[in-house]
Amino acid sequence: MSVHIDAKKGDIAETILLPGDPLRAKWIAETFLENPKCFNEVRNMFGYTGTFNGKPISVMGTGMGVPSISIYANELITEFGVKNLIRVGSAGSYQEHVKVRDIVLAMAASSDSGVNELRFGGANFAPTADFNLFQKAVEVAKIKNISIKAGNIFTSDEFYTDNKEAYKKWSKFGVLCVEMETAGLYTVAAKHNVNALTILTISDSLVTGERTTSKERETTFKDMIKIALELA
Ligand SMILES: O=P(O)(O)O[C@H]1O[C@H](CO)[C@@H](O)[C@H]1O
Ligand SMILES: O=c1cc[nH]c(=O)[nH]1
Repeated sequence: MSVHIDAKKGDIAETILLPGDPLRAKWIAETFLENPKCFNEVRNMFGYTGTFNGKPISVMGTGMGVPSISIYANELITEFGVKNLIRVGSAGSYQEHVKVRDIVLAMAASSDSGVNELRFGGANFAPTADFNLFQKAVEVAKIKNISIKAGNIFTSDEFYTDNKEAYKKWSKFGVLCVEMETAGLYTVAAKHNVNALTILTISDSLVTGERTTSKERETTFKDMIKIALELA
């Protein structure tokens, strides 16, 4: 067991799906996996391993924000040998053409998070998706006839911002949407030479003000899960 994950070596598959919400992890396990077994309840950050089409796969919540996902990603990689970390998250749209319930593959993550500034002493590191996972996700989406968008996203330390117009600075540079973990995940994966990809479903729009409920965010974003499950 590690500090935050109460599992034994071998309990966690090499490929793991990582929603921020532990209840979305439970829903994914119960809805999509065969024989899901719970391997973690520490801090109610539920984690499960089962199979999908006969292949072992795990799913676990990460909590919200770069510090939280960085803790779990570190332990999953260094203590449990996880090789493919696939975030399945919700995000707020920064663009008119990115609509609620659209799916976005995060090619790269710009960020205001202080973590990488600390790590790289003020220089800029560009956290990027693993190319093979990205390419495979594009292929799977095509086969399943699921429409996707892909590009730069924004990882923020803030959910509630003081300046409601600040997002426009990023949308002008083509950034598609905002969430709170990917820059951290891609950086930790790069440090340990493993693979990471973020797949997002747009849960709300900063452009139109439209938004989904917390229950919808927990249990209805199925298409991104269908893509992620094929990446094992
Ligand atoms: O739905 P999840 O995966 O938690 O992702 C998004 O939702 C949370 C904010 O509501 C943040 O964690 C953000 O990144
Ligand atoms: O981090 C997030 C997630 C969804 N919507 C937002 O505005 N921010």
